[in-house]
Amino acid sequence: MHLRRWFAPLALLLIVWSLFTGASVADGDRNNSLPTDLLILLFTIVILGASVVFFYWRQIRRRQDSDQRLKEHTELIRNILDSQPDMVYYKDTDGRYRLCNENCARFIGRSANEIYGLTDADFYDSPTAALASQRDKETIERGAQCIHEEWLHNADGRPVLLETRKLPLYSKDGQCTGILGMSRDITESKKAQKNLEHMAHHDVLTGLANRILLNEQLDYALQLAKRSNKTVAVLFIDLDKFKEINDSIGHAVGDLLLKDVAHRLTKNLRDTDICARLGGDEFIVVLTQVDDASTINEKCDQLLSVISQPYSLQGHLLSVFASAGISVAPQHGESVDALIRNADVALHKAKELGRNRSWMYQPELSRNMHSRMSLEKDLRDALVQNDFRLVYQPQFRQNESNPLRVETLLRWPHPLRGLISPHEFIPLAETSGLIMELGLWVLRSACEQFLAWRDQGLTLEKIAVNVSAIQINGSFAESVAKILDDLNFNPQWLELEVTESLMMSGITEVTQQIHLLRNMGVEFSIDDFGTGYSSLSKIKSMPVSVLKIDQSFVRDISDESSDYEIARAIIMMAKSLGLSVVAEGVENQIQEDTLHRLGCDWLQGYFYGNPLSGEEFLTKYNTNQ
Ligand SMILES: Nc1nc2c(ncn2[C@@H]2O[C@H](COP(=O)(O)O[C@H]3[C@@H](O)[C@H](n4cnc5c(=O)[nH]c(N)nc54)O[C@@H]3COP(=O)(O)O)[C@@H](O)[C@H]2O)c(=O)[nH]1
Repeated sequence: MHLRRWFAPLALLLIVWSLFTGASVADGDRNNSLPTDLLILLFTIVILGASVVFFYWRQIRRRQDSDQRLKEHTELIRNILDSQPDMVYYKDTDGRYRLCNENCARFIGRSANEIYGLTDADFYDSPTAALASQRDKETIERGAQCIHEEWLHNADGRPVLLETRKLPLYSKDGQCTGILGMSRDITESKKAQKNLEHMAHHDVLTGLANRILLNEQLDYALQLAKRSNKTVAVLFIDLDKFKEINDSIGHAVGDLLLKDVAHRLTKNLRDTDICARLGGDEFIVVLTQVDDASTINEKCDQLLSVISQPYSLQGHLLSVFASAGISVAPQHGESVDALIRNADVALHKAKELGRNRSWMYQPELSRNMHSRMSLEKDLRDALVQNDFRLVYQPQFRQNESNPLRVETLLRWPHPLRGLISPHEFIPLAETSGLIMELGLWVLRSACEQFLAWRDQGLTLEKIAVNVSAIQINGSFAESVAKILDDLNFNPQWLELEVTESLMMSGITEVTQQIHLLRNMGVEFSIDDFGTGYSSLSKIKSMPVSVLKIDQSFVRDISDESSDYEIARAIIMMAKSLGLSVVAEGVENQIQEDTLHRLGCDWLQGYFYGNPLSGEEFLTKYNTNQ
């Protein structure tokens, strides 16, 4: 490189030197100067020629190098553009495409070369092309990047949502030369975003509004109603015994049922009304812009009746009922929370009153609810502080003076309110879930007492313990077995009293648990028999050994009464099925005589003895003392 650079100056130097030396030689030796001059001249011409050739050769090489570099540069830029996931293009100020990458060419359906020099009007319909040109103009006028979303049809005719950024480009002297455009296909991401938004505001199973959307919509409905002096009603709807359907037939059918209920509700509402699912089997319906408040109850009952029409789901014919609590704005609250809370309170009342009905909120319901909540707290404390007590009521075989069986009954001596009836606190323990712990405490304590009596000489055949339906879940048998095992308690000494409706429910889980315990030797009796709706044929298949005639039939048992007929029928049926019968609530001689005549095996009631504490029971009935 260095040699090449010095070659021309050297050649020039050589020419000057040769002219100079040629002149000096001519001065000194004229005879010999001609051939030398010629040589020098020739040499100089050669050198000059070589220099010129070299100069041009160097110029050509330089241009070739720069062309090559330009080519490499252009290729690099094209590669960079083509590697972009977006469509990239450049249009001049007349809207003619001067550059576009492969993605852009593919979208348009022509090669980049074909696109060169064309305008949007050559690819798109006139409104689309006009809009694109208008946006180009706006971008140039604004002198800054503009972003917009646009639907375009790609080369296959598929509509594509593009997010397009347009940017004006300028020459060195500040003249706008055109628009650089970058468009990204956001069809799928927009769809996903919409789905996410929908999911965030809707219940996945039913597609109804969820709590978030309900809050927004109800809030808006309340504002509208306030302005127009109208009423808004909130209906809190809950399916009755949905858990039992779910447990017995399965969650798949349960899901279908919820979907169907949602469909029936929406079909029977106006477009302006709101229907939401809060989860589980809880639905909220909001009747907006109600002119006449007296129509609310009617509408609610119509919805409950629609829900109660039979369902045919996966081959199962189901009847489902629902209860509803109603709150009305502004009387029962002006905020979303207050209205939903009060509708919920009213729903509890509807359920308490026997389900399949609606109930309108009243302020005293909240007061009751508060006292119930405080009692529930006391119940929890009582469990922790071991405040509960057990009492025992004897059961006598006909003509026997010593009890052979005993029923365990729970007592709660409340520190302020005195003795609270199990009729009051057992339902509370059930709804709060405390019954699980409380029930197992009763069972363990009763078994311990039975063993203590035995140790002290009082030998009984069996001890009965009441069990709430809600206690019989999938781990019930295991929990009972553990207690019996811990205490080394013979399962044949234990009888569990369950209600008729539980036995009749046919819930698979319950039947399985009862069978597990029966196989261990635990006996089951049906408590308060006759108050449910057992079909006599069904009794045969029930895993029980004892029927307890409800005390309501014993109370007025006399030869002529219908109660007498019922008691007689129960005893006859039980005998024919090989079951024992216990009559509860026996209070006098007439009742005892009648039951004797009817052949009742076992008798229990105040006539024989009140429920007693464990010690009192031992003192009274231990004949071995
Ligand atoms: N799940 C659980 N339920 C329980 C438990 N302990 C009790 N209970 C249930 O509460 C209901 C009310 O029980 P209680 O107030 O104890 O009343 C029982 C007896 O005291 C009463 N009785 C007994 N003899 C007579 C009588 O001659 N006359 C009369 N009027 N009443 C009498 O009857 C109730 C008998 O209960 P039961 O045999 O179970 O029906 C009651 O439903 C209890 O089952 C518990 O631990 N768990």
